[in-house]
Amino acid sequence: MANENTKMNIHWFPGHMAKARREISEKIKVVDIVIELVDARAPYSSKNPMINEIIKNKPRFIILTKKDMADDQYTKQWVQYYEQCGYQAMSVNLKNFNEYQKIIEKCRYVLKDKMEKEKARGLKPRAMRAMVLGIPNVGKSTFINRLANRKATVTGNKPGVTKAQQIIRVAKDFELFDTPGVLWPKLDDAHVAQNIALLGSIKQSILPLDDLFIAAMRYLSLHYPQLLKDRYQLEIDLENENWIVDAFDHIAKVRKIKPLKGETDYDRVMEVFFSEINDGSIGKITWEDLSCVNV
Ligand SMILES: Nc1nc2c(ncn2[C@@H]2O[C@H](COP(=O)(O)OP(=O)(O)OP(=O)(O)O)[C@@H](O)[C@H]2O)c(=O)[nH]1
Repeated sequence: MANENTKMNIHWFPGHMAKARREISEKIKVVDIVIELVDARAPYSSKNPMINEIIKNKPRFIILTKKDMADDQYTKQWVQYYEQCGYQAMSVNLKNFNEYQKIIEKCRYVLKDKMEKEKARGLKPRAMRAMVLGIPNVGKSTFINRLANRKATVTGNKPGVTKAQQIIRVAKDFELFDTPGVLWPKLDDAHVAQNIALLGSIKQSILPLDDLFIAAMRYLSLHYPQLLKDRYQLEIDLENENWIVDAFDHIAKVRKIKPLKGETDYDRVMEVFFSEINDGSIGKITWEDLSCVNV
C-alpha cells in the first residue's frame, strides 16, 4: 500500500468540510442514485457522519470495498445490516472485480419506478445518473476508473453543473460523475479516529502512535488471537499488567529488530506492525462489529 501513504495527508478543517458539503449538495441535485463506498474493515468508522443530511433522500447503494482484507464473517453481517436498513449493499475487492454490470443492473432495479414514472409523464427517456461518494482512501478512484473502463465517452458539462465536473456515460442508460465526492470521517470520535488510522485513511502519526498500538493489540488479542500467534508467535494475556511491554519485546525479538541504546526499539516495532496491518499481511481483520451502530 505504498501509494496509499501519499494519500493520507488530508486534514479536515471546518472550511474543508463546508466546501466538500457545498460541492456535493450542488451535484446531488442532478443525481439519481448515490454510490457510497465504505471500507469493509471498518464500515461504521469509514462512513461520513452527515451523509444522510448531505444526500437527503436520494437512493443509495452501499459498497463495502477491500473485502479481500476484511473478515468475511463480519462483512456478511454488515452487508445484511445495510440491506435490512433498506439499501442496496454489496462487498467487493476492487483489485479483482469485473462485475460492474451487476452494479449498473442493481441501480436500474432501484430506479425502475422513477424512470417509468418519468416515461408515463411523457418526459424524454434519459440515462440514470450516479455519483460516487466516500471518505479518503476507500477506493473511489479505482471504482470510477474501472466502471468507466476508459472507453467511456465524455458527455460534457450539463446545465446546472459547474464546468470542471464531467459526466461520463458508462452504459447506454447509465451516467456517472467522473470525480468522486470526498467526504470527511467522524474524527472527533476516538474509536473512529483509531479505526481509520488503522485503515490508512488518515496519517497514523496524527494520533499518539503508542495508544494506537495498544488499542490494536488489545483488539487483536480479543478477536484475532490466532493471527497474532501465526504472525508473531505472540500470545497476549490481558490480565498480565506487563502485557504491552511483553508484546513489544516479543515482536522485536521475532522480527529481529535491533535494540536502541540497550532497549527495545519501540518506534521500529510499531512501524513494522502498522505496515503489516496496512498491507494486510497479518490477515483479514475487521475492526468493528455491528454493536458500534448503536453508539
Ligand atoms: N486490497 C484492496 N485494495 C484496494 C481496493 N480498493 C482500492 N484499493 C486500494 O486502495 C488504495 C486507495 O484507492 P483509491 O481508489 O485511490 O481510493 P480513493 O477513495 O479514490 O482515495 P482518495 O483519492 O484518497 O480519496 C489504492 O492503493 C487501491 O489500489 C480493494 O477492494 N482491495
